[in-house]
Amino acid sequence: MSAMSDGTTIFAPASGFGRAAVAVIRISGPASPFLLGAMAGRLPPPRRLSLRTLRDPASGDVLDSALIVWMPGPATFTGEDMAELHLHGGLAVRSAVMAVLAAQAGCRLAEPGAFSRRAVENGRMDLTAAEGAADLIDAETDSQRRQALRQLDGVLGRKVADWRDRLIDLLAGAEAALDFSDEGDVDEAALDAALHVKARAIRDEIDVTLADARRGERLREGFVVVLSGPPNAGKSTLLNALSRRDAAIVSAIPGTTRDLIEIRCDLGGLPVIIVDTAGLRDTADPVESEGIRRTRKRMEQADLVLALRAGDYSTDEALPLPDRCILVSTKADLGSDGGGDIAVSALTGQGIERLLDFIEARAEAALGGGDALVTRERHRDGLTRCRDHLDRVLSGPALPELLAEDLRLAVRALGEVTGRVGVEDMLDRLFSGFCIGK
Ligand SMILES: Nc1nc2c(c(=O)[nH]1)N(C=O)[C@@H](CNc1ccc(C(=O)N[C@@H](CCC(=O)O)C(=O)O)cc1)CN2
Ligand SMILES: Nc1nc2c(ncn2[C@@H]2O[C@H](COP(=O)(O)OP(=O)(O)OP(=O)(O)O)[C@@H](O)[C@H]2O)c(=O)[nH]1
Ligand SMILES: [K+]
Ligand SMILES: [Mg+2]
Repeated sequence: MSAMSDGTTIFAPASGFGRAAVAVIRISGPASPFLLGAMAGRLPPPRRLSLRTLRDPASGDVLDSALIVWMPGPATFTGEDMAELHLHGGLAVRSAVMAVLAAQAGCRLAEPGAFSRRAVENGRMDLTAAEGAADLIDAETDSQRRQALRQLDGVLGRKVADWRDRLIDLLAGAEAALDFSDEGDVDEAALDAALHVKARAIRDEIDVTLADARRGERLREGFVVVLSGPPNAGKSTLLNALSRRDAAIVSAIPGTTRDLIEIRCDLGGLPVIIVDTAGLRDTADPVESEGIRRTRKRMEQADLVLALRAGDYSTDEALPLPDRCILVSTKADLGSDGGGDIAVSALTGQGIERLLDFIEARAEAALGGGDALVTRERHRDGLTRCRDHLDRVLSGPALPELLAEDLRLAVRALGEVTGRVGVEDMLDRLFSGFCIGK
């Protein structure tokens, strides 16, 4: 595959682009030991952090006094020769070192996900483990961290590999039966029955895995709570109170908020995204109209809508069903009873803790409660296709050729999940969503 066989050596900052005490630059590929030697003199012992003066090999200029590591392949993260430079984390130090690396023959800046891609292509980890590592970097809450670690550890990958191995055995049996079917010495009925029992067991296990109410995907993405209501209902004020941040502009002027404002919160370890929106009303202002259009779209996709009302005023707001929506009466300090499910006052703090507890309970019901295996649409799609092919295998008598073909497609669908069969553009898309240096 392309990235593996092009023989280049890649480098990238592995610790972000900001100012920091230490910046790590990661290098992978055949030129790693030469680059390290050229910049730091003789190579240190493998995998031992060593303090060296780094120089520009062309000019001899000193670049930094840094800790470096030399990691000979194949027992490395990517499976290739690797090195790390632990620099002083200043912008100028990092740029100077990266400019020197970029000037070396066969050496270039890595694209996003390139290290993980090489690790997968060299068989160091499967695709689901690489996704787990990427999710671990993106994890903002404890529950997300745990889920990502399980996937990095191979919990999903091993399960899929096991189903795939078992299906390959069935496929081998079916193909052997095809080859010998004209010799009359195979008991076809008995073979079919045995195959059906095993295929059904795998199909049922996949069905159990898929029947998870999308908990894994939702935990990755976060539980989305949208604040909606007429202008001046107190949406922006409530967003600020719930998130304990001064995130949104509040004013007595109706129509203050136009853009969606999303704040990511950690409620009891669960990722919750609270969205402030434009107040819903008829308006001739095209900017406000666009804000209202975005509000309605976000309400449709929300896990929970808090429909805010100050006093009893009416609105033409179309509300989702109660399982996804509660009425919140705002400005309770003004003594107005909006008749909602819960009354709050951002001014006095009344009801805010209760509302947070309520949101957390809803998030827990949607995202918590067990370890989901499927964490991306990509997994769900592959498992669903596999299950559908098995359903066809089980749906009754079929020509042996068709049965074998469905088994083959079922095997392939699982292979795509773990990355054993790579569709190049799928991999391009997947890895481009990773970090630089990952
Ligand atoms: N400095 C540094 N810290 C880091 C990483 C890194 O690459 N560099 N990691 C980057 O993701 C994570 C750790 N993950 C890693 C996974 C495998 C190997 C590795 O070298 N594996 C070899 C040898 C294993 C061993 O020593 O037991 C192997 O699997 O053969 C390194 C890091 C987080 N911290
Ligand atoms: N007394 C009282 N006033 C509040 C409370 N919450 C909001 N307000 C006031 O109500 C007005 C409107 O508040 P906003 O938070 O801007 O309302 P909004 O729903 O975001 O309004 P738009 O963005 O224009 O749709 C402001 O003057 C707030 O100070 C509350 O709990 N008590
Ligand atoms: K307002
Ligand atoms: Mg507002």
